[in-house]
Amino acid sequence: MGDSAAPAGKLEKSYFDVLGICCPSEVPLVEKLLEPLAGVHKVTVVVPSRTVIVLHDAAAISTAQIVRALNGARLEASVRAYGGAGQSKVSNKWPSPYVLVCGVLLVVSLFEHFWRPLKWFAVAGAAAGLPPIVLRSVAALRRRTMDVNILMLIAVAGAIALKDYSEAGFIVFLFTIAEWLETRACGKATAGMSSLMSMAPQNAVLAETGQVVATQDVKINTVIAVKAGEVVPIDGVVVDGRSEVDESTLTGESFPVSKQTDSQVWAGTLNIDGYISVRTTAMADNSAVAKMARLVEEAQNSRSSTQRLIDTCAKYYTPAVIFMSAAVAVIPVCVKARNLRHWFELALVLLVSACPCALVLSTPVATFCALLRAARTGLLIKGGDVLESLASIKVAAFDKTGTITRGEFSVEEFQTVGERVSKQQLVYWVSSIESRSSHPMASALVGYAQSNSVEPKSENVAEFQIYPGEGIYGEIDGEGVYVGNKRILARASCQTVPDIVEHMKGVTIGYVACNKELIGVFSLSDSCRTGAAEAIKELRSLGIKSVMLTGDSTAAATYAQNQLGNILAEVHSELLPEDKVRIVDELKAGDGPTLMIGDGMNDAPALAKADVGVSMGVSGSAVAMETSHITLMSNDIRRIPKAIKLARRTHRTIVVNIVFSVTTKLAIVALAFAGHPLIWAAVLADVGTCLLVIMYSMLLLREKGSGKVAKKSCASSHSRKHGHGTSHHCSDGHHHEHVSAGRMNCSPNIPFRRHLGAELLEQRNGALVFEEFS
Ligand SMILES: Nc1ncnc2c1ncn2[C@@H]1O[C@H](COP(=O)(O)OP(=O)(O)OP(=O)(O)O)[C@@H](O)[C@H]1O
Ligand SMILES: [Mg+2]
Ligand SMILES: [Zn+2]
Repeated sequence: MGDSAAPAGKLEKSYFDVLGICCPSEVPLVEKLLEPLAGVHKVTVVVPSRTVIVLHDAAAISTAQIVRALNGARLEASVRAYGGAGQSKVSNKWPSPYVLVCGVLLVVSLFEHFWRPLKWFAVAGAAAGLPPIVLRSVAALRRRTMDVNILMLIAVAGAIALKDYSEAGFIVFLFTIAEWLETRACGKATAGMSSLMSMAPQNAVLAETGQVVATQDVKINTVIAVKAGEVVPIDGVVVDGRSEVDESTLTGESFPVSKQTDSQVWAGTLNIDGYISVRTTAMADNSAVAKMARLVEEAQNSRSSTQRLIDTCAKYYTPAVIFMSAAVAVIPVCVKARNLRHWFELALVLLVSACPCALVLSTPVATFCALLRAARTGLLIKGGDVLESLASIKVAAFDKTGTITRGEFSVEEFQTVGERVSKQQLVYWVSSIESRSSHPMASALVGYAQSNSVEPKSENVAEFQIYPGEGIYGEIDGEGVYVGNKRILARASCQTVPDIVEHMKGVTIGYVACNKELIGVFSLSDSCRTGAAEAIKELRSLGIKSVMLTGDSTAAATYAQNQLGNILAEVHSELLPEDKVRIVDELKAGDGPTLMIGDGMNDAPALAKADVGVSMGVSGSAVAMETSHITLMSNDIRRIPKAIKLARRTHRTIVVNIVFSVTTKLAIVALAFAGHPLIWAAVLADVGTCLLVIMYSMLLLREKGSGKVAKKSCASSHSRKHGHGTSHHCSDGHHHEHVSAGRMNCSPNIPFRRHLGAELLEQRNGALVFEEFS
């Protein structure tokens, strides 16, 4: 690697579509091609989407040079433009001319029984299909790596040496056609990926001038205009206008969310009606949606333990089998055995079987498809290992405020205690200090002040402090004021708790103390999220125990438990952040793998401690997305049981893949040892299992059970069975069922979305029932 030699320039991460990666055995080749280049720091190969991610020094090596290096080995590489992933892959409709000529010549050679010389057509066919294989073999040999191309080349040479010309032709044909089929099959996964990456449009309109500029060039704090029916190009805050936005691309929930001044909007979401101007808060490639797409691909970096095991096995398997094959070819010659041809054929079968591609692919393709599907339903899972732990979860620990409940408090009562301050003043103090806090209670108190025509002034607060699990402190008008729960009273060295508290409405009581004296009390209430009870029930049906961990009072916890119909197995209340960590630890030890769901502030340590930590909502994106293992883009906790089901299904898929790929290989080798060494069958088994493993894994992209394709691609779904079936045409001429609006997969197709916006407007009042995506 060139880190030390290269000048310290700006590191850049570039994405390349590399169609020529057909088999995991080519990964080392790509790595060996790129890693020695000066300026290249890190190379990641994502086999399922045929993507190579290179971290490089832009000053030392350009993307064009990287592409050239890859194409030197005929890997069909190209730079992926921002947002435009894999367009070329989808257009891979026909096999390459090499394959076609090879196939035609092979068919002609089938008539050799009628005219002997026709058998030479098979040789010609083999020769026609060989060039790409030869070129890649040469590239691999130069870098001293063994790859499938070399194995195939030896098999072909062997078959010709045995004068088995049609066999040679078939090997070439099977191998090349399977490669093409694999590319096509993977194309579907890649298309899904690219639809994720190209959700945000490439252009943005500057609000001031009306000028159209590339999204990539828009700086932070630029005001851009988003008209009705357009997709928001970059994350930002609304500065003017109001409208309803469909956020389903991010959250998987297709109902309109209303936006007005100060609302957050996300790139890739659809502005249904109304004009808004948005002040950008991120660069285009740092928008939540771009991060999401990158995370799905980079999830491949964190390989699961199964994957690591398989990769280790494969590392020994290939050389071992090649060695065995050489022995089978050489020893009989040395001992002058009879029937050398038989041994030689056996050696070739072994050689072809040395490629472990189906086994190596069995995990990553399934994982990739599952992660992609999860992302489409608004669940960002950080890696294959997370998916694996998710499948084995036994306990789910829920945070209360903001997770089980909405975290949208309403202030029930607000009273002064004693004569020290007027109510007006108290409200002003509390709301000003709270306006510095991001706790869900804070916004309720700020809102309460505003509705009582008191304007909170956060700039008048000094020495602001947060006491996790207790409350906050701030100095205002020269007085130190504490706001929080009972614990904060101890901190404020204030002993008296009046009995009015007993009679207050609402379940969470807050205290305000100043000068060792209680000066006010207030009470708040919050309601459970719709679907919370349902989610917990569903978890129970999956054999998972649910518990609640809250920093709030026992009364509030009990109240929530009652609202849920006493469905939680355990309720722990009045916890400090470290208590949450301790209980998660106990759950892990007592009940098994533990999942923790929280809104990521006082829950962060517990989220990190749990086997799987789930953070809520896209709004906390930066921090929450990075600390947790899973981010729930919507606030719908019903996605959690769904995610667990998906993880379990993925686990089953992987097991089937592994069993299938191993048994086929074994069967072919056993058959060969039993006296039927069939080279073509070995090739078929190799490439065929690869293909089947890919296709079986792709089923994860579909809806379970119904057999209906969850993702409606451009060419699919002409059926009229969904809802109203308001169908129309996409600009690429394909037919769409409209009701699939939850996921619009005609990827770069903004006109389609525009259309949706218009129709949504017409059918606003519930006439159009969106199909739930998952
Ligand atoms: N900004 C604040 N203003 C008023 N009270 C606060 C504030 N922050 C915390 N508190 C008090 O401290 C308690 C514990 O807070 P913490 O953030 O640990 O838990 P929580 O968010 O209320 O509950 P959960 O753990 O279920 O999310 C709260 O219930 C509240 O009474
Ligand atoms: Mg919380
Ligand atoms: Zn293979």
